[in-house]
Amino acid sequence: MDIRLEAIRHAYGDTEVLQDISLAIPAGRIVCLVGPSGCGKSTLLRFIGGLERPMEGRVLQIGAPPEGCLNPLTFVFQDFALLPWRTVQGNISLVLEDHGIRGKRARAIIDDVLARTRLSDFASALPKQLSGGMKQRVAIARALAVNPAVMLMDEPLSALDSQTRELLMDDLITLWTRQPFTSVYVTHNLAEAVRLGHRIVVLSRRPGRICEVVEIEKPLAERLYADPDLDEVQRHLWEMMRDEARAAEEELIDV
Ligand SMILES: Nc1ncnc2c1ncn2[C@@H]1O[C@H](COP(=O)(O)OP(=O)(O)OP(=O)(O)O)[C@@H](O)[C@H]1O
Repeated sequence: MDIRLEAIRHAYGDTEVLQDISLAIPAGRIVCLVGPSGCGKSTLLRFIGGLERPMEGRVLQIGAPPEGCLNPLTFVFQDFALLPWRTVQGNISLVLEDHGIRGKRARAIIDDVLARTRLSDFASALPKQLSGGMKQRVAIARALAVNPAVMLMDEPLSALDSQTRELLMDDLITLWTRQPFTSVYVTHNLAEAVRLGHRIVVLSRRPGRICEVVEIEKPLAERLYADPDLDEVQRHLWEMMRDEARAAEEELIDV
């Protein structure tokens, strides 16, 4: 299933948040949204996920979700959102129970997503026994369990230290390379965007408008840490964002 955004505009009261956002999110691709603080990235993600509606414009779902999809639009949040009293497998089975899936069928799905996220040995652990990186892997496994058409990821790595972030980026690349998924991925971190994004959408400061859409052709599996080609793209993105980020920061200080 592809997603298409058409001429989205939104304001909260007198505050214009997004203007004229038109964008294609093709199936099997990771589309990163980057832009200064407060430019409307999370708001746009909520529109795509159907949690809110824009004042103008529309979000179109084109084509059918993948076979066995239980929830076409599934969020992965920065704070993992795991139930502390449930084990790893218990957290994953919860989303299946919501769809009446139990027993053998649930077991097969849980085993599959635990294997894909390298968590099979931790099925019976409680969240408090896990590091931040592993908690986020559980949250990703839980999202994969519903076989979503699109994973909506809101700064999924930003609560983690830099080494853990690198490890999780490697994990996401392996996961995608074995079985491509579709994602809209919000991040402040340009290094993350160039490692993971097939398409990087740069938004201006609020009201967020699209400044540029950068495509990166290099396959994810070939994007290595400190890759000079990616550094070049990252430099270009930063040059585009620097003035917007500075102006946004000064605007926040003025408030
Ligand atoms: N429900 C709401 N009611 C009123 N204002 C809101 C609401 N949600 C967001 N905003 C405002 O809309 C603007 C965009 O917020 P949003 O969280 O989408 O930006 P962002 O780009 O994700 O920011 P950040 O990078 O800091 O997380 C901000 O000024 C925010 O205060």
